[in-house]
Amino acid sequence: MTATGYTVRGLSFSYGATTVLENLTTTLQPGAVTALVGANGTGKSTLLELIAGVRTPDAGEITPRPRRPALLTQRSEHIDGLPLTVRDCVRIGTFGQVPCWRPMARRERRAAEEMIERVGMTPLRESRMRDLSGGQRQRVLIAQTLVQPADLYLLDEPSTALDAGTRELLCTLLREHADAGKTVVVASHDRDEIRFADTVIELASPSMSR
Ligand SMILES: Nc1ncnc2c1ncn2[C@@H]1O[C@H](COP(=O)(O)OP(=O)(O)OP(=O)(O)O)[C@@H](O)[C@H]1O
Repeated sequence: MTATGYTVRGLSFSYGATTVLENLTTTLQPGAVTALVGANGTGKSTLLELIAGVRTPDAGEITPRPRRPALLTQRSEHIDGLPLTVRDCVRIGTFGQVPCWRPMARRERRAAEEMIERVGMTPLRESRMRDLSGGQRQRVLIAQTLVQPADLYLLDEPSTALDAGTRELLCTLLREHADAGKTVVVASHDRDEIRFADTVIELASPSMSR
């Protein structure tokens, strides 16, 4: 675990001719929930992907380099093409700890079942992901993300499709992870979630910030 969190230094990224991030410097504190805010297209998802190592910056760096961060992306339609149940999907979140050829240990199975219970999906644990409602599906993906034994959690608009009660539960779960010393970063448009965060980082489009 990093006691000092992560430093983003001089980060720049473009998709071809479209510059999205330009010389961004900020810190991500451990033990805190950081909200990434900004209008549509200001680069919140891109920044999360850069931090996660899914994309490579054109310039700048994130230190220390995150090891196995847990990332909840906005786009997850690919899951619907797989014959996965709710239980399978959440269990996948525990796979990073063990080689894929080793059977799951009781501890990992229990962690998955507990997280399924926390998000209220136990009655539907044998259901196929493709058969769930949008909010139920999002609960499972949140569970899959938060069950991961990471020290950095990156969530892209996690409250999408959630009802009010589940949004509150999400805040509780994020707080628990932060209180356990984890670094939690959430891209959000949700006012309650932003109010709940300890730190807010606002992104503006490079052309606006010049
Ligand atoms: N794969 C891609 N190829 C080209 N351009 C992209 C790609 N992904 C995103 N962009 C562009 O990069 C910019 C930032 O996109 P990004 O999804 O990071 O913004 P965002 O702040 O997360 O937006 P939103 O609030 O709508 O989710 C946008 O102008 C978008 O059109």
